[in-house]
Amino acid sequence: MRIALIAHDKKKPDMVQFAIAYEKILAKHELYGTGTTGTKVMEATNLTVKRFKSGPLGGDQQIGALVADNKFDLILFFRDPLTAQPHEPDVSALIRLCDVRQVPLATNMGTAEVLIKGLERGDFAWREEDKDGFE
Ligand SMILES: O=C(CO)COP(=O)(O)O
Repeated sequence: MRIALIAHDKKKPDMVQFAIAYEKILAKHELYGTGTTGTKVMEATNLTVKRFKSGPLGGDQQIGALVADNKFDLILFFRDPLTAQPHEPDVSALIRLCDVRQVPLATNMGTAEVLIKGLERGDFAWREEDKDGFE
């Protein structure tokens, strides 16, 4: 499955902890991320994360464009609800596109834990039939 990892600055420690805790599961999948989040996850684990631009520089939009083409199976986006983001429109657009394409999306660690356990259990098998490949 193709998974995107994204975290706002104050949630990056949560994302790193999550990646460490679920490294064995995540390692079985194709990982992508926004620039800084992807770098921090790679520094803390043995995972390989293909990185897009940093969120404020367009990374959310790059991932959103691929969601629009139904290329992602799961988006783990640890948002900071208490800090204004200069690129808030990009954040909202990405979340909206997940809803347009019915792509599973976690915006906090609690939901991410449920989804990653479901992923491991095989609950995402329907995505294999539904998604489109990267060209
Ligand atoms: O800003 C972000 C998501 O909106 C995350 O971007 P970085 O991972 O580059 O910090």
